[in-house]
Amino acid sequence: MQSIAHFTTPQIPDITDPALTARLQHTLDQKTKPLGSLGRLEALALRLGHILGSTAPALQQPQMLVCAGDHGLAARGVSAFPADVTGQMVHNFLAGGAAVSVLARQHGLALTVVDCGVARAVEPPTAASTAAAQNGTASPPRLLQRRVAAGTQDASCGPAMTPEQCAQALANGQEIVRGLPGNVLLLGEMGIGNTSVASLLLARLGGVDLAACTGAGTGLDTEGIARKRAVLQQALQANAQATSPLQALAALGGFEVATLTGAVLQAAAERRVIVVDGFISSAAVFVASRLQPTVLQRCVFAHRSGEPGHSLMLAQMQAEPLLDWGLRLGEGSGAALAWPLLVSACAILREMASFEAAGVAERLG
Ligand SMILES: O=C(O)c1ccc[n+]([C@@H]2O[C@H](COP(=O)([O-])O)[C@@H](O)[C@H]2O)c1
Ligand SMILES: Cc1cc2nc[nH]c2cc1C
Repeated sequence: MQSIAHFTTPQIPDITDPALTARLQHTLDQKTKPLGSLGRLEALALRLGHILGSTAPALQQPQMLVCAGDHGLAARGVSAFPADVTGQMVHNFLAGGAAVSVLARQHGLALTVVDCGVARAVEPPTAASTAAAQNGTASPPRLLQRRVAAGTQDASCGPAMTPEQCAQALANGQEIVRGLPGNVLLLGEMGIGNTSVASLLLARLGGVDLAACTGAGTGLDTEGIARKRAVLQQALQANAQATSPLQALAALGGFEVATLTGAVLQAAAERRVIVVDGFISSAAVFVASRLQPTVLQRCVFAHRSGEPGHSLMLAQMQAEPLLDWGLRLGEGSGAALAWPLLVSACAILREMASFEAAGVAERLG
């Protein structure tokens, strides 16, 4: 079992269950429709039934977890936006004005925003701004402070985190999920510079050429992308010894990504459905899957990001995302957008009538 400092990877059981798969397939095939006619919605229903261990799965109290952190690398000009935007967007999440705030509110997803290490500590919102963000819905966004430090070190000069900091962030993610209700975790993140982190983790752990892993992020032009590639090449060289998943996470990662990796491991251990957003959330799952491949049995990949490295990362995990809409925002916005598809897949299993119950004649022959 891999470990770093005081963190040891938990065991994630294999949930392969051919008898359950057969029962789920039979249940779907008995519904009043030609075989397979609900297409990929049926594959999604199978997966959700499998994760939740039921032919009548119910998604309960879905939790959107948005982890935020700042990156030393951002000072090297790897993003189109200034690093201050990380903290400013966290305030926007809490005030109810960000895309993920709107979509979480629309779909009744509880929103927890975590300051994992934003440069300037995020102040808890006032009662008045909380009420405004609530906008008539049951629960306002919630801030958790699980700061490891005020941002990571510049990975182009050496490790972004110490092993102890990485272990702390992983443990924070586990502890956060232990405290959340429900059986679904949706992943989101915020961190200026964190497409660089995802690209570096893909290059190092996936053995993919760095140039192919690196894209425009928040909107770099061609010259900016060339600069970003050169900086990321330095980061790989400065951390050449960091080859195992946890060493790579510590050397090349970020506090929000490491916290999400811990959250994914915990959610998988509890057999929650994990709804993965874009390139950076996928990077957290990618690291977790290199520690415990069985994590992937619990994941639903919401969408294919417009960031080119994401397709390469999905291929490494043999993941086929639900949507391909050219989203490249992060925050959990794609996971929230895909959420109604999961709700529909479970409703089909639970509520659709069988041929027998509805008195509909079955297929000839
Ligand atoms: O999730 C994605 O696919 C994605 C793709 C591009 C950008 N982002 C978001 O943009 C930020 C990182 O972009 P950058 O250019 O600063 O590395 C970070 O806050 C992410 O949430 C997210
Ligand atoms: C404005 C803005 C919003 C974001 N949301 C997630 N990442 C982001 C990056 C920027 C720059």
